[in-house]
Amino acid sequence: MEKTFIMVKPDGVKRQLIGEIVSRFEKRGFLLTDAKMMTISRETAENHYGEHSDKPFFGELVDFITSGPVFAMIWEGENVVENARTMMGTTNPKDAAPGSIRGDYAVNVGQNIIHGSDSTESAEREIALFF
Ligand SMILES: Nc1ncnc2c1ncn2[C@@H]1O[C@H](COP(=O)(O)OP(=O)(O)OP(=O)(O)O)[C@@H](O)[C@H]1O
Repeated sequence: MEKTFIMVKPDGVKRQLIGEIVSRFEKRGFLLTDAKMMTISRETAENHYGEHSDKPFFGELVDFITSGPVFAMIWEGENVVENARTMMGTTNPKDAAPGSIRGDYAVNVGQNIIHGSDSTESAEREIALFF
């Protein structure tokens, strides 16, 4: 069965949105197979966001994701990678549809509540990195 890596980012944890996010995925019919609260090292953050290392916001991105605990999860189900991305909404919350997680709870692109793998290959890489 397909798996994806989902992470509630430090802003989502501080705003006490873990339960809301877990609930949405459960109600959609996906299965939570592993989860943990953790603080990410700079090394793991730089590895996770490696594709953005040449972007002007890279330093800010690493500072933010290591700034407090995150809630890392593995979810399983049919087409879970693509479905999770739809449930999350667009990267920039200003364009995210109401009803999506970012569309309902986030306001800025730097602090957008949640991460989800963008392909089955990324999911495999990210699950190995975090679990
Ligand atoms: N212009 C920007 N300024 C600040 N942060 C940004 C910007 N663009 C992207 N980011 C941050 O980098 C993260 C990774 O960007 P990416 O394009 O991979 O989006 P994503 O796949 O939707 O997000 P994520 O990987 O967190 O799920 C975004 O979630 C966002 O927090």
